[in-house]
Amino acid sequence: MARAACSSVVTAMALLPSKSLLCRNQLLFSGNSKFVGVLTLQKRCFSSKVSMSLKAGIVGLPNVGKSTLFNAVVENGKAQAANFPFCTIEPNVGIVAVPDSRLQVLSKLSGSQKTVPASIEFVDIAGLVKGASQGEGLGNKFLSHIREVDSILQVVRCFEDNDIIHVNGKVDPKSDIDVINLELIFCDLDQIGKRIERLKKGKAKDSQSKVKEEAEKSALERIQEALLEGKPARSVALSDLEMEVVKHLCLLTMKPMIYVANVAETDLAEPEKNAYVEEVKGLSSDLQSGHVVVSAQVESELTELPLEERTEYLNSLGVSESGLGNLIRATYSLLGLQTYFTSGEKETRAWTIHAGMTAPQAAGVIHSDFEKGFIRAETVAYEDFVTAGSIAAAREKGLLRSEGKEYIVKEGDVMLFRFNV
Ligand SMILES: Nc1ncnc2c1ncn2[C@@H]1O[C@H](COP(=O)(O)OP(=O)(O)OP(=O)(O)O)[C@@H](O)[C@H]1O
Ligand SMILES: [Mg+2]
Repeated sequence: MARAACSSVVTAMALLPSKSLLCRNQLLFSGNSKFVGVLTLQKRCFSSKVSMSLKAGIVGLPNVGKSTLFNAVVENGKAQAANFPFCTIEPNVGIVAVPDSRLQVLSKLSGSQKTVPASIEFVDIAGLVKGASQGEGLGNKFLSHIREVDSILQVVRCFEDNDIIHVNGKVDPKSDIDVINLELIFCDLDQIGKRIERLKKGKAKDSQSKVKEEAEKSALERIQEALLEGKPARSVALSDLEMEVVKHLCLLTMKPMIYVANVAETDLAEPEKNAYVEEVKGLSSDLQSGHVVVSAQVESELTELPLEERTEYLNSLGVSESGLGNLIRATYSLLGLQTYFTSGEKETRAWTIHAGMTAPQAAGVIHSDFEKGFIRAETVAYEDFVTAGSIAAAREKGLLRSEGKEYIVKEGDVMLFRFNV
C-alpha cells in the first residue's frame, strides 16, 4: 500500500509541466496549487503517518471518575473545534485537540481555509484492582492496555460522596496511589525477571550486539533494584544507549505519569484547602510526576451546557476556566512534545514533534519522503511571523532563517521545507 502510494506521488510529480520540474525542489505550502495538490494526495495516502499517534491512558481504581473525565475531555474537544476530525475510535478511545491560541492567529494572518490543531489520543482504561498483576479482575488485560499508551493519567479520588462506593471503603489518595503503582511495579518486575534470565544465556553473535546486551542487563538490574524499593523505572538514571535497549520492554513505570486529583465542585476554587489534593501533590513530586486538579463531575456537567452558559457556571464555582485545557496541555508537555507550524492559504497546522528533533526529522512527521529528500528548512519564530504578518514579509525583513540538517526545531517555529523527492 505504502509503495503504491509512493509511486503515485512520483507519477503526479512527473505529470507536472516541464517548467514545474523545479517542483522537486519546491517549497512546501508555497501556495502553488499544483504542488499543494500533490501534498494532498500524499496526506490522504499516508493518513496514519501524518501525525504521530500519541496516547494517554486514563487509569485508576474503579469508581474514581475515569470515564466521567474521559467523556468530558472528548465531548469538550468536539465543542471547542468543530473543524477538527474528532472521533471516538472505540467507545473508550477519543482524539482531542491540544488547545493552542497561536493557531487561530496564524490562520487569520495567512487567510487559511483550514486550521488543524495538534492532537492527543485519550484511552479510558477500566479500573485496576489490587492483584491485577496476578490476573485479578481483568487485570492482565488492563495492564496490557496500559503498555500501549505513551503516558499515564492516574485519576485519584479526592471527593467525598457516601453514595459513590470506594472499593477500599474510604477516600485515601496515598493508599489508592500505592495500590495502582504496586500493580504496575509487579508487572514490570515480572517482565524484567524473565528478560534478565534470557539475557544471562547471552545469545549475542557479534561484539556490537554483546555491548547492547550488556547495557540492557546492567540497566534492567538497576531498574529491578529501584522497583523492589517501590520506585518507578523512570526514576533510574540511564544512558542514551541503555534507554534505547530497554525501550522494547515498554515498561509501565517508565511511562511519564500525571496524577489527576479529582475533586468535588465545592473544592475547585481553592483546591489547596483539600488535604487530599495536598497529599497527591506531595506524592506526585516524590514519584517524578506531574499533577493536575480537576473536577470530572464539573467538566462533565459543563459539556451538557450551551457554550455561552459555561463561563457563568464556572464563575458561580469561583473559577474562570475549565480544567481540561490545562490537563491536555500538561499531558502534551509531560510527553516532551513540542509544536511547530506550517501556515499558508490552504491550511494552518500544528505538527507534533519530540523536543530535540532536527529539521529533517520534523519534516518526516509530515511525510517520510520529506525527511529523506530534505534540503533545507526556512523557519521563522512564531512571534516574528506575527510581527511581520506573513512568511513573505518575514523574508523581506530578514526574519526568515534558512536552516540545514542539523537545525534543532524550536517550540513555535513556523516552517517551510525544501526537499527533493
Ligand atoms: N469530582 C467528582 N465529584 C463527585 N462525583 C464524581 C466526581 N467524579 C466522578 N464522580 C462520580 O463518580 C462515579 C463514578 O465515576 P466513573 O464511572 O467515571 O468512574 P470510573 O473510574 O470510570 O469507574 P470504573 O472503573 O468502574 O469504570 C459517577 O457517579 C460519577 O458521576
Ligand atoms: Mg469507567
